[in-house]
Amino acid sequence: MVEQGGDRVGSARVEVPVAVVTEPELVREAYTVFKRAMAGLEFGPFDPVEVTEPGRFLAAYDGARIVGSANSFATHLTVPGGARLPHAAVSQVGVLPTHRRRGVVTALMRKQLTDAAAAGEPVATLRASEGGIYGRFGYGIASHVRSARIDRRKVRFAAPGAPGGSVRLADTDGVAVLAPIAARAAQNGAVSRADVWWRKWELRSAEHTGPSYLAVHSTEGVDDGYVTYRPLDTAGWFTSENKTIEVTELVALNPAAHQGLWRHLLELDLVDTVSIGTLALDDPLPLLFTDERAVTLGPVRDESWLRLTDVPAALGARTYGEAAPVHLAVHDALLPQNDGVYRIGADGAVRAAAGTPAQVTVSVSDLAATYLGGTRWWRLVAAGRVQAAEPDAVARLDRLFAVDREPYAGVFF
Ligand SMILES: CC(=O)SCCNC(=O)CCNC(=O)[C@H](O)C(C)(C)COP(=O)(O)OP(=O)(O)OC[C@H]1O[C@@H](n2cnc3c(N)ncnc32)[C@H](O)[C@@H]1OP(=O)(O)O
Repeated sequence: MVEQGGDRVGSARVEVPVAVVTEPELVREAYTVFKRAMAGLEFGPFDPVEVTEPGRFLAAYDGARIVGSANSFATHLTVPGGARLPHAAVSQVGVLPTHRRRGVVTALMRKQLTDAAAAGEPVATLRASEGGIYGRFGYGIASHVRSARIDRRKVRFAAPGAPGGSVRLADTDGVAVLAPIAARAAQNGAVSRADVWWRKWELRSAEHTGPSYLAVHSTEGVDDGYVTYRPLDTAGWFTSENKTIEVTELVALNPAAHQGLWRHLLELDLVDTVSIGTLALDDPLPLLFTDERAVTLGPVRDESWLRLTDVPAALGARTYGEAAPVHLAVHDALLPQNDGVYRIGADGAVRAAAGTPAQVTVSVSDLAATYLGGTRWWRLVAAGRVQAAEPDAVARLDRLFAVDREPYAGVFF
């Protein structure tokens, strides 16, 4: 069914019809719109129908023509305390260059977020192409990451040996080995992977012509981590002074797997540098070495943009630290059913009775930034983004929302 959006074009309002596309030809058309919108992003030659979950691809229309796209995948997000919430992994958002700034993406976001809330997905996350797009739709940055380069010449391990377990070369193993390991990743902020995500992984791997490697760590016969990696600039490899291995992904379910896989990488003969694009902010990698300067960390950048589509369900699903309760007023212009005052305490979060006064007031996007514990409340207050009637309530919120580990999804979709 095509719904009329009624979103804005400059100062005028226009109708932007939006519909779920299920027919293969329409899915392909919507995907082509996304590709055109992204201008320079590389896409494989695969059929988008193969990597799309039925019933989740949205298209915006101008007459009979698709001019905007927004897709998502049914997955789970791990939140503080360990609950795995049904989650929309949002992707492939794009509008044709001829149809920008007419409210097309606004209409798509409105329908996507409304549908997610109605379908029992209280959270959605995405990776943003630009920082200025998604705040207005209630998304906030919930996790950050950074890259790292390790100079092998400086590497001396601080611990005398690997803590146990073994690493095997598994270059020809595929999804059947990797997917069960990745599925057990349960850190704060972890996002599970849809079957179509793995299908895309297979198609992309098949497309890659250069060398690429896979090593799997196991402890007492149970696989508990893997790393995929490739050499860079192989044309001059034999004579290069800086032979570099790029880690495309490292999943470690425990410290033994983390140490074992990094030892495997850093004990590769020939290699001068090992680089990785995405690390959790508190990844213990630098502490593996007697000289922390063996690791050069890259700048911090945003990872998960989070939207709480159902604020009471999302707040009620995570756990909280010890502090006296706070009454928090939440404002959500796009999904006004989330508006209200919530009582947040060590025993959980519930909507307060109408008329309850709030000690702190927050937008739904700034609430999203704090939800996984990646952004402290005092910083939002200091930046003038959150209003506090009682300064002590802010300190209490920081204790309530505190987490042991920095949030980290570790997956791109
Ligand atoms: C998860 C992912 O897929 S990330 C990939 C996102 N896609 C891209 O980056 C592809 C290239 N860009 C595009 O396709 C489009 O420009 C989009 C999707 C970013 C925006 O689509 P549009 O239909 O033009 O947005 P729409 O007209 O609904 O704009 C809504 C508001 O956002 C603002 N806005 C739109 N794009 C941007 C932007 N890139 N940066 C800052 N503000 C923006 C508009 O000015 C408007 O503001 P207003 O309400 O104050 O007037």
